[in-house]
Amino acid sequence: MVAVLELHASPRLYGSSFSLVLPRRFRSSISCCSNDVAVRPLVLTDAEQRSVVRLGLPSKGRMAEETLDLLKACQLTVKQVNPRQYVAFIPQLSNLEVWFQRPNDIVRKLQSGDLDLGIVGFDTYCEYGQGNEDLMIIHDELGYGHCRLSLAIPRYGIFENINSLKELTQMPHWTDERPLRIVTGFTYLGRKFMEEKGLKHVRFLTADGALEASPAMGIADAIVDLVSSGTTLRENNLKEIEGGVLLQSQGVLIANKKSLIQRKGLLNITHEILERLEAHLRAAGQFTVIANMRGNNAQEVADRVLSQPSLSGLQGPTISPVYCKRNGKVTVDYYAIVICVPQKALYKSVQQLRSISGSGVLVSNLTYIFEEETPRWRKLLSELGL
Ligand SMILES: Nc1ncnc2c1ncn2[C@@H]1O[C@H](COP(=O)(O)OP(=O)(O)OP(=O)(O)O)[C@@H](O)[C@H]1O
Ligand SMILES: O=P(O)(O)OC[C@H]1O[C@H](OP(=O)(O)OP(=O)(O)O)[C@H](O)[C@@H]1O
Ligand SMILES: [Mg+2]
Repeated sequence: MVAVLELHASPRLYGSSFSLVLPRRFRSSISCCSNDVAVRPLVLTDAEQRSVVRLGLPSKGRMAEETLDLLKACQLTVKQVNPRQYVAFIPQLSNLEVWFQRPNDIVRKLQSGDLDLGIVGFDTYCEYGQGNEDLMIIHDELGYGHCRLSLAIPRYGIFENINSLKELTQMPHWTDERPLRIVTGFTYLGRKFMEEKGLKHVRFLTADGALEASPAMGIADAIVDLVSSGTTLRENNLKEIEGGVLLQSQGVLIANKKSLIQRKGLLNITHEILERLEAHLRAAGQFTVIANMRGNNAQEVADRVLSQPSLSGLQGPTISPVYCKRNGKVTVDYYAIVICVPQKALYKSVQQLRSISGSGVLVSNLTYIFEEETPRWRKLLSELGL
C-alpha cells in the first residue's frame, strides 16, 4: 500500500503544489510536520494494480494467423480454449495472458496500459500510436506482413502523365474550393505526410475498406492505402507514383514503456520472448552445412575453407577430425567442417566446397541461433534507462 503526500506549499515561496508517493509507514511522521501537509490515500487504477502480464495479438485479418505461426515456431504456442474466446495463454510463459484484439485496439489498449505487450503491423503502430512516447518498439522486423503505405492515383484522365508526387503537387487543379480529395483509413499519417510535402489544397475522406473503388466512383481523386503485390491497384486502374510511399511496414512487437518499468515480471517475459524471436528469426534464413574434406591437419583444411568467400560461416568454420580405423590403427585422413550458410548462398557454397575437394555435403535447416547477447535487449534496457 502507498499513500500520497500533498505538500500545499506557500505560493509565495514555491508557487505551486507537489505530490510525493511514499510508503504508508511514513505517514505518521509526516502528518505532524506542518499545517501545510495533507495526506490522502492513493487510488491505483486497474491497469496499475494488475499483477498478470498481458500480450495483445491480432484477433482477425492478415496478421492473425502468421502471428500465431511465428510464436509457435519460437516454441510459444498460444492455447485457446475455443476460437470465440478472446483470452488465451502460453504454457511456457506463466503469469501471461494473451488477449485477441483488432490491431488498432491493441495499440489503443497499450497506450491506456490495459495491455503491456502487443504485436501489430508497423503501419498500425504509427497511425494509432501517433508518436506517443509511452509506446516502444521492442522488435522492429518480425519478418511477415510486409507491405507499404502508399499514395496512388488513377492511370487515366488528368493523372495520365503524372508520375511523381512533385508533379501531383504542381497540378493547377487543386484549390481551396476544389482540393485534392484523398480517401484513406490512415488520416493521421496521410495528413502528416501531405503537410511535410507541402501540399496545401487537400481534403481527407475516410472509408474502412475497398478504397481502390473510390476514384472510379468519383468519390475521391487519390487513395492512401497498404500495398504489397500491387494487384489491387492494378486491377482498379490505379498507380503508385515516385515519392509517394509514406512508410514500409511489417509486423512489430511493441510495449507500454511505463509498464515495462513498473509491472513485476514484465521485463523477464519480454526478455524471454525477445530472445526466442531473435534466435528463431536469425536462424530462419540459414542452413547448416556439413562436409568432409581430406587434409593433413585442421589448420591446413581451415586455410583452404577460408580461401572461399562463401564459406566463413557465422564466426568461421568449425573443423573436427574424422577418426577412421585402418589396418587396426586409428588415423585421421578427413576433417568434418560445419558452417552456417545463408539460404540464398547455398548453391554457391556447395560449389565452393566441391572446388576445394569437399565431399558428402549434408544440408539441414537451422531452428535457432542464440547469440551471446540479444542486441535488441541491450538497446531496450538503455532506452528504459536501466
Ligand atoms: N496487402 C497486404 N499485404 C501484406 N500485409 C498487409 C496487407 N494489408 C495489410 N497488411 C498488414 O496486415 C495488417 C492488418 O491488415 P488487415 O487488412 O488484415 O486487418 P484489418 O485491416 O485490421 O482488418 P480488415 O481489413 O479485415 O478490417 C495491416 O496493418 C498491415 O500491417
Ligand atoms: O497490393 P495487394 O497485394 O493487392 O494488397 C493490397 C490490398 O490489401 C489490403 O486489403 P485487404 O485484402 O486487407 O482487404 P480490406 O480492404 O478489406 O482490408 C489493402 O487494403 C489493399 O486493398
Ligand atoms: Mg485489410
